[in-house]
Amino acid sequence: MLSVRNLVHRYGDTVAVDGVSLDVADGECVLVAGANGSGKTTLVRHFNGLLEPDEGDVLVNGTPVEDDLVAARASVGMVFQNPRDGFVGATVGADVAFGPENLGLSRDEVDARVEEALDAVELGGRGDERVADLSGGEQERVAIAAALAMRPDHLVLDEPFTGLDWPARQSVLDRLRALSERGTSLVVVTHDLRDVWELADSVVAMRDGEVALRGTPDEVLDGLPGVGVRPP
Ligand SMILES: Nc1ncnc2c1ncn2[C@@H]1O[C@H](COP(=O)(O)OP(=O)(O)OP(=O)(O)O)[C@@H](O)[C@H]1O
Repeated sequence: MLSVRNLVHRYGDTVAVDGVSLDVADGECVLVAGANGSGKTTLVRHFNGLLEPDEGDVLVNGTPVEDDLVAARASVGMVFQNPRDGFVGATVGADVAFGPENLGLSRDEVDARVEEALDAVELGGRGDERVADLSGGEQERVAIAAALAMRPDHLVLDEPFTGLDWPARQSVLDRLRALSERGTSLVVVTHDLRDVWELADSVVAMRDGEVALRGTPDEVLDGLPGVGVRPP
C-alpha cells in the first residue's frame, strides 16, 4: 500500500504539489493524468524518496519513506520517461543486473532475477545485446525489466509511452497488463489515456498541484476536459 498524506512540495515559490492525499492499494492500477505542469512527476517522485516532502507524509506499506529509504526503493520501482538517460549497464543483462547486484544478492540469484525480468518483458535471451543498439520501445522494456528485477510491489511509470510507435506501445501495454494481472500495483503517469484506460482501476487527475478528480474511469470520464485532460 502506498499512502500520501497532505503532501506539499515546493520548488522555491512554485507549489508543485499542494496538499495531496492519496492511497494506492496493493494490486491497484492507477492512472495519473493532468495538464503539463500540474504536478504529476513531482508527486510520483515522492513514492520512493527521490524527493522529500516540504509538508505531509508518504508511507510505503505503512512506513514513512524517509524512515527506511532502502525498503521504499525495494518496494517501489520507478521507470522514467526517456530511459535512455538512465541506463547504467552497456548490455541489456548488465543493466538489469545492476539493481539486484546492489542488493548484495548471490550471482545465481542475480542471474535468476535478470532472466525472469527479461522474460517478463519478452526480451528473454537478449541479455548480451547492447542497450544503445535497441529501439526506443525495446529500451523502454529494458527499463521496465530493470525495475522488475528488484521485485517491487509497486511499479511507477512516468510517461512510459513517450516516443513509442504503436507496436512498441502495444508491447509495453501488454507487459503492464500481465504485471497487473499478477498483482503488481501500477501507477502510470500519462497525459495520453488511450489504450491504458482499460487497464485502470482508478484515475487521478491533477490540476495546479491538487487532485482535481479521483475515481473509477467511468466516474471521472466526463470531468476530464474540465481539468485539461483529453478523454481517451
Ligand atoms: N526542478 C524543478 N525546479 C523548479 N520548478 C520545477 C521543477 N520541476 C518541476 N517544477 C515546476 O513544478 C510544477 C509541476 O511540475 P511537474 O513536472 O511535477 O508537472 P507534470 O504534471 O509532471 O508536468 P508535465 O506533464 O509537463 O511533465 C511546474 O510548475 C514546474 O514548472
